[in-house]
Amino acid sequence: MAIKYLTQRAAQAIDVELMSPTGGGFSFEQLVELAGLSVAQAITKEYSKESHPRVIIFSGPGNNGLDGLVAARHLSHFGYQPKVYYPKRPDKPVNQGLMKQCTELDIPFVDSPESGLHDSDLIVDAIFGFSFSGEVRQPFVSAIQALKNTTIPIVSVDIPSAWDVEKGNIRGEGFQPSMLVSLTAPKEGAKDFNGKHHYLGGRFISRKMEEKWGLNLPRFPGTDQCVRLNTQSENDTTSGKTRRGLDDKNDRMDRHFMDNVVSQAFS
Ligand SMILES: NC(=O)C1=CN([C@@H]2O[C@H](COP(=O)(O)OP(=O)(O)OC[C@H]3O[C@@H](n4cnc5c(N)ncnc54)[C@H](O)[C@@H]3O)[C@@H](O)[C@H]2O)[C@@H](O)CC1
Ligand SMILES: [K+]
Repeated sequence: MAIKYLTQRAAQAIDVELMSPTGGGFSFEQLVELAGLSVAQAITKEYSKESHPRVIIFSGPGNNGLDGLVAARHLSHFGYQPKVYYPKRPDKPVNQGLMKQCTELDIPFVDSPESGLHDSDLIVDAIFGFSFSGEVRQPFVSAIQALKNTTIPIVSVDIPSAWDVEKGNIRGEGFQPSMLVSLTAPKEGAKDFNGKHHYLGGRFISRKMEEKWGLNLPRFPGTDQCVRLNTQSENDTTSGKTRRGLDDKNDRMDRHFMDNVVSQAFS
């Protein structure tokens, strides 16, 4: 069975269930920590600190941005030289705490996308995740534009920012990252991902939840926090629209089942 690609609603419902005392029992901080750690570890698999030492993290206003801050901290501990562009900083303890942790490690916070990209070998796109919708609003318009213009490899966290979470890279107007680290399970929009490296991170789903949601996740190897989902050759033969076409029939069959599960989760 193929891995499940999630609708926006299903992704949000699974997130709620993970943090429910009667569901997964996780705290929000635990999930962010594990998600960010998995992103940092996935990066080490494809971009070494020798070949890509200088990493700029673009962090957005929500939890996708927090994953980016956690990844920055781990990358620093792993021997990379991260810096962070974080233009919108909610005044909450978790945001303040993660910023302080980065500052303690001498991770610089830069004040524009351009200064972030200057002298960088790799970009982590942690601007928007599965709650993104509509047209991009400031102050992120210039950050998204910078990602469209750059030739530096981009690692997107959960979904490439500003892509439609379900419809993906509409009209090919978004940027195409080199690497995607999907969290929990890929989102439907990720079917338009044509980059070299697709990983799954966020090793916090129990077998019980996996079966309930029909996720069909691959097994994470050993102590790894991430697992590779595809290879370049698989991309070449089943990329983009072709993969969408192959999956459409399964999607239609699954959607009815998924809608029922989501309704129960929210009721
Ligand atoms: N269960 C999971 O899979 C987990 C997911 N996590 C992360 O959490 C993310 C989802 O976090 P959130 O629900 O906080 O949402 P996001 O991080 O996707 O973004 C929400 C923020 O973006 C803003 N926003 C939305 N659309 C916008 C637009 N068009 N222009 C400008 N700003 C816009 C919203 O106002 C809000 O501040 C996931 O994608 C993932 O990265 C992890 O942190 C924890 C566990
Ligand atoms: K993202």
